[in-house]
Amino acid sequence: MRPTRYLCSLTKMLDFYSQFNPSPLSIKQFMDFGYQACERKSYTFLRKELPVRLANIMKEIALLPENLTRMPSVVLVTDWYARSFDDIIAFEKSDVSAGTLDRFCETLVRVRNRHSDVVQTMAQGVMELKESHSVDQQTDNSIQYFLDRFYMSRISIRMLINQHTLLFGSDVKGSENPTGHIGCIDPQCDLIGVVKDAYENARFICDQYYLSSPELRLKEINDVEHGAPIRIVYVPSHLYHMLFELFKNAMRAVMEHHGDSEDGVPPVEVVVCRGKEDICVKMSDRGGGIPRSSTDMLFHYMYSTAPQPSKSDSHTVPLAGYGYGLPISRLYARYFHGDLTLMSCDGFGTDAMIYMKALSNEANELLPVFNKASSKFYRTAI
Ligand SMILES: O=C(O)CCCOc1c(F)cc(-c2c(C(=O)NCc3ccc(C(=O)O)cc3)noc2-c2cc(Cl)c(O)cc2O)cc1F
Repeated sequence: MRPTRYLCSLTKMLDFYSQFNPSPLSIKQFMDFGYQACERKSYTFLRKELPVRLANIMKEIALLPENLTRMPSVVLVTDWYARSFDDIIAFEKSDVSAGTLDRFCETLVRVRNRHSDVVQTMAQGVMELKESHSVDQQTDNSIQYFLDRFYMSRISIRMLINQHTLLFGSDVKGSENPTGHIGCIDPQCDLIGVVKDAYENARFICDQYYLSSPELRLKEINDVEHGAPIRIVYVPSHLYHMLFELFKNAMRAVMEHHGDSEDGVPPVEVVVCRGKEDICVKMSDRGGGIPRSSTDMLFHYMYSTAPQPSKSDSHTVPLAGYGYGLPISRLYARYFHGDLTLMSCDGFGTDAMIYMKALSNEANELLPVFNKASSKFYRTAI
C-alpha cells in the first residue's frame, strides 16, 4: 500500500496536469519535427505532454463505476499508469544535460514495456466485472465510451514514445537511416505492399485452420495521379494492424459460409483508391454477411469480452468472445482523423472500408480530453 503522503502529492500533480488539454499533432508536424530531430526540443515537449495525456485519462479512470475500478486487473492497470506518471514528472525540473536525455529515453522504454499488456489486462478487468456483477446498460455504455477513449489515449502515448525513442534512442544515435522512415512514419508508405503483406499473413493462418483460403483480387485506382502507385505519409504498423484484422474476419466469414462447397470459395476483393481528400481501402467479401442488428456488436467491448472458446466449439462463427481486434482497428483509423466502417449485406457478404486522410497536414491526432463534458457523461452514466 502506498503511503498517504505519496498519494496526496500524486493527486495534486494529477489535478495540475489534467487541467491542460492534450496538444494534438498532425502527421506533418511529426514529420517536420523528425526531419529537424532536436532531442532537447522533443524532451522538453514530452516531459510536459506525456504527463498531460496520462493525467487526462487517469482522471477518467477515477470516474468509472467502482465495481469496475475495484477489479484486480483494473487496479493493476491503474497502478501502472500511476507509476509511469510518477516516472515522467520526475523530469519536470531536470536540466537538459546529455545524461538527463539518456535517462529520459530509458524511462520512456521502461514505461512502454510496463504498459505492453494493457489491452489484454483491461479486457480481463471487464471479464472480471461481468463474472462478478450484473452489468446494466448504463455501465455498459460508460465502459464502451471509456475504453474507446482509453485505448485512443494509449495509441497516442505510444506514438509519442515511439517517435522519441526511434529518433533519439541509444541504439539509433548517429546511425544511418536506411529505410527513410521518420520514427514509425513512412513518408512514402506503399499501400499495395502493406495490403499484400497483411493478406499473405492472414491467408497463412486461414490455410492452417481451414486448409484453404480465398484468393485476393486487388485493384488500385489513383484519381489524383492517374496510373501512379498510391503512396501515403502514414504509420505502416497502424495500417497493417487494421488490414490484418479485416482480412482475418473476411476469410473466416468466407470459409465458414462456403467452406464445404465443392466449387471453391469466392475471392476477397480489395480496392485501394486515392481521391483528393481521402485514401480508401475497400475490402469486399462474399462471406454471407451479418444482420444489421448484429453489426454494432462487433465494435462492442462488452460483447467481445468472453472466455476464448475452446477449439472444439469454434466451428461456428461467433460474434462474441474474441479480442478487441475490430474496435481497436477502428481507433487506429480514427487516430489520424480517418475511420473504419462496415457495410454488411445479410445473406451475401460484407464491405469493410478504411478511410485515411490523403494530406498529412489534415491527418491530426484525435485525442480524448478530460473536461466537464466528458466527466458529465460518466456521472449520468453511472
Ligand atoms: O477476433 C476478433 O476480435 C473478431 C472476431 C470476429 O469474428 C467474426 C468474423 F471474423 C466474421 C464475421 C462475419 C460474418 C458472419 O459471421 N456471418 C454469420 C452470422 C450470421 C448471423 C449472425 C447473427 O444473427 O448474429 C452472426 C453471424 N459475416 O460477415 C462477417 C465479417 C465481419 C467483419 Cl468485421 C469483416 O470485416 C468481414 C466480414 O465478412 C463475424 C464475426 F463475428
